[in-house]
Amino acid sequence: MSAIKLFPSHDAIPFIEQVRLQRPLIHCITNDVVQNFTANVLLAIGASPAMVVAEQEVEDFVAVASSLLINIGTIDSQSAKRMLLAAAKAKQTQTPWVLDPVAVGAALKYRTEIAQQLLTFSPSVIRGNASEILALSGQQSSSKGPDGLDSTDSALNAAKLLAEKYRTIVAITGEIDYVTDGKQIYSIVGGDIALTRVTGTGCSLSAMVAAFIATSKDRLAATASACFMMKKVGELANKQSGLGTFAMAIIDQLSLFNQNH
Ligand SMILES: Nc1ncnc2c1ncn2[C@@H]1O[C@H](COP(=O)(O)OP(=O)(O)OP(=O)(O)O)[C@@H](O)[C@H]1O
Ligand SMILES: Cc1ncsc1CCO
Ligand SMILES: [Mg+2]
Repeated sequence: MSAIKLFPSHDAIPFIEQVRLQRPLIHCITNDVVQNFTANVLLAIGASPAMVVAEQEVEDFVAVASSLLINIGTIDSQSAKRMLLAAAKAKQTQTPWVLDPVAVGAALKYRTEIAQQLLTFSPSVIRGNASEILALSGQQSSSKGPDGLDSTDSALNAAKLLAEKYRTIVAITGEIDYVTDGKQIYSIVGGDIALTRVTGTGCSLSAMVAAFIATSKDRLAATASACFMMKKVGELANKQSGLGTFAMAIIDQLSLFNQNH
């Protein structure tokens, strides 16, 4: 068992700065619930979002984008087709890409099958909650929908196996986040339970990971940095005025983020 290393928060700063400096173009094929929030999160960290989804356009756009996000949250047969086309193209053009396997598991067999097909196109990073990572690696999970019900500790072994099998990086989020390449494991602690009470924090974190890996070759630390940033803004964002304000405050805090954090 590899040792778990607490990700040093100051290590995140150069990654955060690189995104602001390079303004990477992030091709997002994401779910219908979180389109606007995800675009605003990417703009707030200094990246440039583009929700390009036409079957006729996705391959061309993968070739010019800095990185790609595929999130299967509201998948149907048409969107599955564009996801598979985009992932195949990303593999061919070596465009870094992130898979967010929303709600995979025994209850939802269609998306679980498509997610398995997407895995064959070598995602650079897989980011999911513990239930999704357990299910993706073929293990039993407790969840029947997008909200995770398992602890990230219980999914750590599954994450390592997935990372090794697909030569990728796996980020599992929850009370403690873990990021692993199958050998090294970073943990990221903190955050706030309120992050689970507004929709799209995990989905937009996956988009942030796409932005961070677009601007650095050190994908393990880049992914951990994105996880750190989301947990930190969850701590800083105002929770006193209710959850609607909290969602907006996440975007405020991302845009105001500075190295004193
Ligand atoms: N119990 C918790 N305490 C603190 N932070 C948490 C907790 N659970 C999740 N988080 C944080 O919330 C963010 C989203 O993670 P989560 O695992 O809820 O994603 P998700 O289930 O994919 O979300 P969604 O599908 O709604 O976008 C991450 O930054 C994670 O660290
Ligand atoms: C609520 C919901 N349903 C499908 S995707 C999604 C967004 C959070 O994952
Ligand atoms: Mg999710």
